[in-house]
This record gives sequence, structure tokens and C-alpha cells, in this order.
Amino acid sequence: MLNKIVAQTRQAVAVSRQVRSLEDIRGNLVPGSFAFSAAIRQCDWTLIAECKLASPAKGTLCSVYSVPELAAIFAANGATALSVHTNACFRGSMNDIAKVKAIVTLPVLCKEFIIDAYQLYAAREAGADAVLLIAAILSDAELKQFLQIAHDLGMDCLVEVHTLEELIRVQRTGAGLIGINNRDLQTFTTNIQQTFNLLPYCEPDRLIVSESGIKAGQDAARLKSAGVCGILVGEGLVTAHDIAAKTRELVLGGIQQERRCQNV
Ligand SMILES: O=P(O)(O)OC[C@@H](O)[C@@H](O)c1c[nH]c2ccccc12
Repeated sequence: MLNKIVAQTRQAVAVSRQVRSLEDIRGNLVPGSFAFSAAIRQCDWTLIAECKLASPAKGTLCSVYSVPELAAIFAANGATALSVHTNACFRGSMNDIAKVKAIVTLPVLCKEFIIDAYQLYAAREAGADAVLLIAAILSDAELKQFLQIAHDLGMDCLVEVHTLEELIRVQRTGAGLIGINNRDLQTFTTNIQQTFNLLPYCEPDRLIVSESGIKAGQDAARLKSAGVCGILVGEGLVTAHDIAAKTRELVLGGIQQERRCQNV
């Protein structure tokens, strides 16, 4: 699955380059202000709510709301930041970021399969405050280069790992914001246990986000008490009966855990 998405993404980048040159984009850029990591640092518990209309594994996930409508619901119910899928395999587009930024003030993560520096500039031009870098599809040299370019553009990177080997590689690059993906990108199955397995190997100065397969406030509470600073949730939110209530449940799950800890 992953190889197929990456191959399609490479083709899409080649087409985009023809439509719009890198020089054109670079001439049009305003640097960001690292608003994504700042928002995470400011709170004890972070919900990154994902605008995800579809996935290659499950097809359509949400047909009732548009991406900007989802963003507005998440923002009104306590999300710390937003993640917006821009890849065609997830029925996303780079324009979705600009649409979301036009109506909410929350920082936005560009959820893309970044394999080419061109995509970093395009994300910033669309208004992204952060980008996802997936360790499984990048060499160490690419990781370092993309971290540097994003930094120069004022964008944060959420660097995603799924295995211990990837976690060790990523920590060596100095990445400060790491996502443990509970989803195996070869099979697309999820298991939250993956976060608990890798947490002991995370260096204490890193901000750790648990990604994928998180459905309930209790999951949020368990993850918070294990030491992650936040969660990234798509499907659990967009497939909920009441998306607003589910957003509040996932925000409160972590906050209530924080209070329980303080009372002890
Ligand atoms: O919808 P979920 O299970 O809550 O997952 C959200 C997010 O973590 C997921 O979309 C994701 C994170 N990294 C990825 C890489 C590829 C595909 C998907 C992802």
C-alpha cells in the first residue's frame, strides 16, 4: 500500500512542477512562525484533530461534512491543532489547507507523503504551519535536509516512526516533535500498544504524539498517563455520530487524566 501511494505521489509532484515551478512558489512565500509546536508546548494535553474524508484502506469515512466544516467543528470544541490530508489517495488536496486557514486560527499540519523538497514549499505556500515527515519513506540524509528546509520556512515537522529502528534514526537527526504511528503502513492495521512499546526508548526532551487508531477518552487518558503530550485522531472523530461531542471527549480524556495525576 505504502509503495503504491509513494509512487503516485512522485507522479503528482512531477505534474505539479510543470504547472508551477519551484522558483514561482519560492517567490511567493511568507515564512511561518512555528505556531504548531508553540501550541503543543502551551498546553498540558494536545488533540490534533484530522480532517480525513477517506482512506485507501477503508474508502469514504465522512460524506456529511466538507474539510472546512470539519475544521470548524474541531476548532469550536477544543482541538489544539488540525491535520489536513492533502494527498489524493485520501481525497485531499493542497487547496484544503488554504480553505481551512481562511476560517480557523488553529495551526495546521500538512498530512502528506513528503518525498521531495518541492512539497515543503508548496505546503508553506498553502499556509501550513507544520508538515509530516514519515521516517519509513526517507533516508537519513533526506530527513535532515527536509528538517532544515522546513525550519528555514518557519514550519515545524512532526516526524513519524512506527518501529524502534526508525525511532532511533529519527532521534539522531535531532527532531524535537515525534509521532509514534500506531498504524503499520504496510498492512494499515492499528494497535495503540505500539506507543506504549516505543515510549521507553524516547529521549526525555522530545515531544511525543501518539497517532492513529485512537477512538475514546479512555485511550487518551491511558496515553497521557504513559507520558505522551498528545494524540492525532482522524477516523475516530470523523466517523463519530456526534463529532463535536467526540472532540470534547478526546480533549477531556487527557485533561482529566492530568487532574487525576495532580491529585495523587
Ligand atoms: O484515522 P486515524 O486512525 O485516527 O489516524 C490518523 C492519522 O494518524 C493517520 O491518518 C496517519 C498518520 N500517519 C499516516 C501515514 C499514512 C497514512 C495515514 C496516516
